This record gives sequence, structure tokens and C-alpha cells, in this order.
Amino acid sequence: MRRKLVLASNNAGKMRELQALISMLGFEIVPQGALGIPEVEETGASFVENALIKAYHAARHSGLPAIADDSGLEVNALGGAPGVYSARYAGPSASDDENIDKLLAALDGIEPGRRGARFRCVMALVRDADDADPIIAEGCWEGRIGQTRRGGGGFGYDPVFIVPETGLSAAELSPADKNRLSHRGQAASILADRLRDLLSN
Ligand SMILES: O=c1nc[nH]c2c1ncn2[C@H]1C[C@H](O)[C@@H](COP(=O)(O)OP(=O)(O)OP(=O)(O)O)O1
Ligand SMILES: [Mg+2]
Repeated sequence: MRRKLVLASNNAGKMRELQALISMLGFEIVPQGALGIPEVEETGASFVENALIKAYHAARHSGLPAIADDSGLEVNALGGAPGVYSARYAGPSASDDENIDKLLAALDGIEPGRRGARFRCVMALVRDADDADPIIAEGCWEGRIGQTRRGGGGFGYDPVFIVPETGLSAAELSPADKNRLSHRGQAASILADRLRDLLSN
């Protein structure tokens, strides 16, 4: 029987990507919602803090190892906002659409050359609720914010995040291409390497 790993997220788009990315870890992946684990408040001031809060919360409630992802968008012209507040940019229960509307309004009139941005992702894996040595891995994806929405894939800010190498929005990439390039894909591959090292030593 494969060992279980709780996925400490309630974001369906993120979980779809993570399922594909961490399938190679060899765990049976259980979304925290399937165990009735309640959402925790993300009170941290950084991606690392919030990733750890979510992972420890899920491990405490399940008695199983847990993995969490805290991520967000940093926009140069906005001094790095919305950052850790990306999910709540347009309000406490804002939809992706409302967040994008607010972002496009905030950047109204700003020329293409000054619309640089990056997605950041921090993934944390804890073996149990008392794990004093969690595995933490980060990824960063540079791009820029487009003037309008493009594409129907992905989630969150993907329709307005333009990927430099392709000129496409992240929502126009295939799921495999996005995972190959993205902040989340980078973090997952670093985390997988760390885990392999630990298990072989
Ligand atoms: O690849 C991405 N493509 C588009 N948008 C993205 C991406 N990665 C993060 N984002 C945005 C979505 C959300 O506005 C925020 C994450 O917030 P974050 O708290 O980490 O996730 P969440 O609250 O949606 O789900 P949960 O905490 O249950 O995992 O950054
Ligand atoms: Mg969240």
C-alpha cells in the first residue's frame, strides 16, 4: 500500500497542477477536503510562513504527512503587490475574475515595458505536525502583465500573465507546458530532489 500524503489546498486549479507535479513522489495524494479538514487562516507575512501554516494544519488534522503551496503574483509597478495577498487582492472572498479586474485597473495607462511581474511559489512538506525540519522549496517565474485577458486554461491570474519566451499568456499554455515553466513546476522539482536525497540517505 502506498503511503498517503495530504494536499493542503482548497484551490482546484492549483491542485490539478500539483497532482500532476507530485505524482512522481510515489505517494497516494489525498486532498484535505476529502478528509473534512477545515481551511486555515493564512496569517503569515510571507509565502514561506503561509505554506508552513497550511502544511502543519493539515498534518495536525490528519495525522499524515502534508504538502502545501503558497503562491502569488508580484508586480513591479505596484511595488511587489499583491504578493502574499494575491488571493484576497479584491477582497476577502474575491474571485479570480475580480482580482484580475482590480489588477488591470491598477495598471491602467502603464506601458508594456513597465508591466514586469513574477509568480512566486513556496512549497512546504511536513512529515507530521511536530516536524522540526520541514522541506521547503521555491520557484519564481518572470513575465509581464498583459492589457487584456487571453486563453482559457490554468487558473488565477494566468489569463493576464504573459510568458516572455512564447508571448502567450499562461492560460494559453498546455497544462504540461505550464508545469514545465512555472514557479510551481520549479518548486515541485526541487522538492522532489530533496525528498529523493532524504530517502536515499
Ligand atoms: O500558477 C498560477 N497562475 C495564476 N495565478 C496563480 C498561480 N499561482 C498562484 N496564483 C495566484 C492565485 C491566487 O490568487 C494566489 C494564490 O493564493 P494561495 O493562498 O497560495 O492559494 P489559494 O488561497 O487560492 O488556495 P490554497 O491556499 O487553499 O492552496 O496566487
Ligand atoms: Mg490561500
